[in-house]
Amino acid sequence: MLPVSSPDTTPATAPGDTRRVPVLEAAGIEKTYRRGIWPARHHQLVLRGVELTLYPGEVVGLVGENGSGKSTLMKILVGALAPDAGTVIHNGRLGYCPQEPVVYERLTCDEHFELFGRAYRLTPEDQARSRRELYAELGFERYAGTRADQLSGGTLAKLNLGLALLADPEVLLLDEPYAGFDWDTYLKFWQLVATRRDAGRTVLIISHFVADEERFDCLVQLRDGRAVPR
Ligand SMILES: Nc1ncnc2c1ncn2[C@@H]1O[C@H](COP(=O)(O)OP(=O)(O)OP(=O)(O)O)[C@@H](O)[C@H]1O
Repeated sequence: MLPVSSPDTTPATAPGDTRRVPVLEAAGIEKTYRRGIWPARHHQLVLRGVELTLYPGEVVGLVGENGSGKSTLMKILVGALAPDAGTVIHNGRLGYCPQEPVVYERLTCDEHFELFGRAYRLTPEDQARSRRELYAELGFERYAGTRADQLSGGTLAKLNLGLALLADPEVLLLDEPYAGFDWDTYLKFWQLVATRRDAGRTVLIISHFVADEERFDCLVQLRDGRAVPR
């Protein structure tokens, strides 16, 4: 998955204006999947008018039953999937960690960071510094020279997350990022999220763990195709 970035689309806040400016606004998002061919064509309405606004410095949990449309919504937010209706406006760079790691089997971790660093237009120095920090934060430096097809599931998940974080995006969208993490890495993950939040970054996380709920500033639930606060 190539990184998603865009120029700022929201006007800057005027000096002295203390109103919170959203970093991402989704309005009226609708999505129906269409499968099969006539006469066995099947339509599945998944999203029926989702409204979602994210502000700087908040960590938001996106929850809902299996199949409620969380991954679909996240793909639409990052521009990986086109909605049938609705708009997404974001102010700053997005980092996306998909549920299934999308990596190049024959490239090492270092080579992935170099490739993504170029796609993000980072200088080689910034890319190397950010990579070093991510190896340390997530604890996988010893796999720097290992090819992706030889990594364990958990280390692959670290690489997947690291690539989303490489350019220090204003908005980080994570689709069940810690499913394969051991306990120590799980705690490191939440430390990393806290550091980003303190720096004013926004993090949207799809989560299934009730135990995580207290870690979020707010929870948004997808129910019957709409986003409702919880
Ligand atoms: N590419 C696709 N084509 C057809 N149907 C799809 C496609 N992707 C998802 N769906 C269907 O849309 C519904 C929502 O899927 P989605 O993966 O967005 O849900 P989710 O809330 O993320 O689920 P989970 O909690 O199980 O990960 C499901 O019924 C799924 O089968």
